[in-house]
Amino acid sequence: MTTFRTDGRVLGVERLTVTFRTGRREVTALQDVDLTLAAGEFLAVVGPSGCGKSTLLRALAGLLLASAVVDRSSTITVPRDASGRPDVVWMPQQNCLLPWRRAMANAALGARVAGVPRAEAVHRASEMFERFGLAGFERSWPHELSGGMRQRLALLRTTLTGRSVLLLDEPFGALDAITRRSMNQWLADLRRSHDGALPSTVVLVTHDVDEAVTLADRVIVMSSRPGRIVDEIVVATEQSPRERVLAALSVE
Ligand SMILES: Nc1ncnc2c1ncn2[C@@H]1O[C@H](COP(=O)(O)OP(=O)(O)OP(=O)(O)O)[C@@H](O)[C@H]1O
Repeated sequence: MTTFRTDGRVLGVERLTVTFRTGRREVTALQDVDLTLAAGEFLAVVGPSGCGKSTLLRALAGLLLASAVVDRSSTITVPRDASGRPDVVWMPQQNCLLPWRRAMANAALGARVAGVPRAEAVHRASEMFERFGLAGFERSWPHELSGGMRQRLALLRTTLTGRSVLLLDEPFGALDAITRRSMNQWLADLRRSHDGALPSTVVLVTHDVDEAVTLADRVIVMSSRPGRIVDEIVVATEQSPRERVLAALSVE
């Protein structure tokens, strides 16, 4: 069941249980997951490979695959915009830039899919190129950009959809460690600026504990399959958030 709430708790799931059925095989990906996000919160989800992080993100985006069976007692709550569409945008692991479109056209596509006319979409994108470290590369093709720049471009395109909740699935997973750290710092600064360049509510799926504690207000740690939440760390109030996340992961 998907419901709509307006009480400041923007999205979440209750008793979410998801099973995949392929032929005779059944895999329970998530079991009884309860999670609620407040407006403006940055949440990171960490856990071992295959614990259901991407499935949880897809459920929040309303994008579960046809082979995913959601248990009847599960509730998924998503915010909706004035026209009733989920006010959520999801950025998949692969950046999905269009190789035949220049950087500017790729970025503007985010606003175009939200119904913004072409000229206005390009205007909005060009205003953001500098904030996203892409100034001077407006006419470059995606293959001419570095890996970090491609991810920033994909993120710019995603944010230009204007949705209020951003779901990020391992956005920096394919980058080398040094680029990843600088991307983390850049994203943390972007968020701290509170100027609307980034949606205020974010869910980040990551394997990287440092990334999680650098960026997030709260980190949830999931167990291996079937995925359940085994710990929850509020970064600002925890003395050693990194160590606490690592400890929760090592129990698994
Ligand atoms: N389309 C599918 N059909 C069958 N099983 C699936 C499907 N998608 C996911 N699963 C199974 O569900 C479980 C959770 O998968 P999911 O991709 O959500 O995990 P994850 O934590 O995001 O993994 P990773 O960190 O490796 O990306 C896995 O065991 C996976 O094999």
